[in-house]
Amino acid sequence: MIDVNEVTYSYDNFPVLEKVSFEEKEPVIAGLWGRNGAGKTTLMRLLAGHQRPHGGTVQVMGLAPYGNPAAVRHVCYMQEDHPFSTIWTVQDALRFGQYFNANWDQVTADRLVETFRLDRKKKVSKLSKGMKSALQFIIGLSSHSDITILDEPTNGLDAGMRRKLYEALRESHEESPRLILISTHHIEEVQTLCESLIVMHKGKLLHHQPIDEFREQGIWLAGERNAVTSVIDGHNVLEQSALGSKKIRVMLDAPYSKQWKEQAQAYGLSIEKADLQNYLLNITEDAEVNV
Ligand SMILES: Nc1ncnc2c1ncn2[C@@H]1O[C@H](COP(=O)(O)OP(=O)(O)OP(=O)(O)O)[C@@H](O)[C@H]1O
Repeated sequence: MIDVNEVTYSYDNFPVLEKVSFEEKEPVIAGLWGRNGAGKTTLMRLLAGHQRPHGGTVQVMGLAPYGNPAAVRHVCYMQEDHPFSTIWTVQDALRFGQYFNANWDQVTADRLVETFRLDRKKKVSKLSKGMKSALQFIIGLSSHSDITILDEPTNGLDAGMRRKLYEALRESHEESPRLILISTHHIEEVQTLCESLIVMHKGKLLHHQPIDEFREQGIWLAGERNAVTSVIDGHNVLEQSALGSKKIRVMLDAPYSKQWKEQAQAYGLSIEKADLQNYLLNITEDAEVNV
């Protein structure tokens, strides 16, 4: 459905994407995670045909999107802070969504306008940040595009609204599977929805894997300093902190596996699964950790 092959992109000769390659062949919900400036927006803009890659190729449904209406009609890209016309009302924005998306689902749009309690007559420029995110999400989800790209869809939404958004996303995807790419900094919240996770770091693709594989990765070990030190010898320590004067706690880049649980037990250590957000922050942390 999308194919990114050896893609490079620079702004003013400064490389922001370097030989990025990955494919999504199935209509899954995929998460796109990376720290600020990792290159996520640039990648999404290339997929949406807003920019042309400087090297390599981007394909959506087998077609290069840049300057290609036949390719772009398969894509709905709801960028963060979409530049709606200042004179548009919510209803005008929904009409814009309907006009530009051949598979538009008005029933979903109407239902979600109720769910998020949007006032159709209100000017988009007068919406709160969260309400504007909700409107963008409604357009993205109702587009029923083969490829829907949602950039930080929960921006400004409170926890209750975020939960409604995730429910709507799950239901809509179950009813009609399509590729939905979600760029997010809140990976803990969306991870149960996603089947695949793309991790960008400094313009490079760090990982692209089924999210189940990430869920198992990253463990916390805690206990006597000497015992911890012997167990972690030769392994990648991602984070550590002292627990009083004799004990330490370390995060390892290792799986929460039977083997590690047995190892921890044998050395009298506690073992816990690290949360995904923390794990991702640590594997994209440049500072060395010394025990
Ligand atoms: N129009 C532009 N001109 C020059 N540099 C740019 C431009 N847009 C982005 N950049 C730079 O490209 C790099 C990647 O930016 P990009 O917006 O793709 O990252 P991102 O992962 O989406 O970041 P964030 O999570 O902060 O939105 C950054 O160093 C950014 O400063």
